[in-house]
Amino acid sequence: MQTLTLPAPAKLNLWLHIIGRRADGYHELETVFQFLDHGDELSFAVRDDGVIRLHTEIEAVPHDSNLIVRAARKLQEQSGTTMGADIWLTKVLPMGGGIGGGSSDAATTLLALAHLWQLDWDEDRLAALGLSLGADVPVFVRGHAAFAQGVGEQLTPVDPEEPWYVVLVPQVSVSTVEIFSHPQLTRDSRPLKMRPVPEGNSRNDCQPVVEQSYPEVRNALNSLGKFTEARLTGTGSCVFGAFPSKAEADKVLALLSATQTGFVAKGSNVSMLHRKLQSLVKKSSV
Ligand SMILES: C[C@](O)(CO)[C@H](O)COP(=O)(O)OP(=O)(O)OC[C@H]1O[C@@H](n2ccc(N)nc2=O)[C@H](O)[C@@H]1O
Ligand SMILES: Nc1ncnc2c1ncn2[C@@H]1O[C@H](COP(=O)(O)OP(=O)(O)OP(=O)(O)O)[C@@H](O)[C@H]1O
Repeated sequence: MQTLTLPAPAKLNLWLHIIGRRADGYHELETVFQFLDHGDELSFAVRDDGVIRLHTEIEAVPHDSNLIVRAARKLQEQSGTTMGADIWLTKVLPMGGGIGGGSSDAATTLLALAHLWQLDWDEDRLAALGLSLGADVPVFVRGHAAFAQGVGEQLTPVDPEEPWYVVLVPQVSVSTVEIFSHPQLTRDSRPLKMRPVPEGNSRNDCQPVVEQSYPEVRNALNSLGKFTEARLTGTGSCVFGAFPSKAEADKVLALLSATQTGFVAKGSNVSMLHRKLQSLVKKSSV
C-alpha cells in the first residue's frame, strides 16, 4: 500500500489589524501570514471503498468534526470521486494557539487527496473549498507568505524577512469566537494605504483583550518581551519574538524554560508543505 506523508506547518500573524465587521458578524482583517518550519505531519493511503477514516483521534475533537475528516469529505462530495482514504496524524501543534494547526491539517488534506485521487483541481478551487472550512485554510493551500484582506482569503504574496522565532505556548486555549465577540475588541483600525506592505513594527488588535482575559498570555508576553519585541499571533494563545539566529533563539528559550513552554522555529515564506510537494513533483518527472 502506497502512503504519502506530508507536513502541516504552523503560521504566524506577524501583525493583525481589524478594520471592520461584516453583516454576517465576521471581521474584516488586514494581516501578514508567514509560515513556520514546524508543524503536524499527516500520512494518507487511498481506499477504493469510499470510506474516510482518520486513525488518530484527537482528544476533545470527535472524529467527524475533525477538520481533516471534514476537508476530505467535502473534497470527496464536490469532486464526485468514489475513492476514500486512511489518514494518520502526528499532532505537534497546540490547539487554540493561533498558529493555525487545524486549518493547516485541513489544507494538507486537500492537497494530498487532490493528488492521490488524481483530481484535476487547481489551487483556486481548493482554496475556495478551504475557505468554507475556515478563514485560515486558503493561505495554507496557497503556501506563500501573504498580506491578507477580507476575512483572510484575499491574499497577496509578500516576502518578509525569515528570522528565527521563539514561540511561547501559554497553557491555555483561547477561543477565537470569544475574542471576536469581545465588546472591547478594536474593530476600527484604519486600512493600510501603503504599498508595498510595510515590514516591521505594528500590532495585533486582538492582543489587548486576550491579555486582559488570559493572565498566562500576559505573562508570556512580558517574559519574552525582556529579550525582543513580543507579540500575539491570531487570537492567541501563542506569542512570538524574532531573533537573527537559531543560537540566539535557543538561548532565550532555555533562559525562559523554568516558567514558559515553547519552541524555536524558522520563519519561512514558502511553506514546508509546498517545498515537499515541489520535490515530489521533481522526483516523479526525472
Ligand atoms: C484570527 C485568525 O487566525 C487570523 O489569521 C483567523 O481570522 C481565524 O481563522 P479561523 O480559526 O480559520 O476561524 P474560523 O474557523 O473561520 O472562524 C471562527 C469564528 O471566529 C470569528 N471570526 C473568524 C474570522 C474572522 N475574520 N472574523 C470572525 O469574526 C467568527 O465568529 C467565526 O465563527
Ligand atoms: N485537526 C485538527 N487539529 C486541531 N484542531 C482541530 C482539528 N480539527 C478540528 N479542530 C478544532 O478546531 C479548534 C481550533 O484549532 P486550531 O489548532 O486550528 O486553533 P488555532 O491554532 O487557534 O487556529 P487559528 O489560528 O486558525 O484560530 C480546536 O480547538 C478543535 O476543536
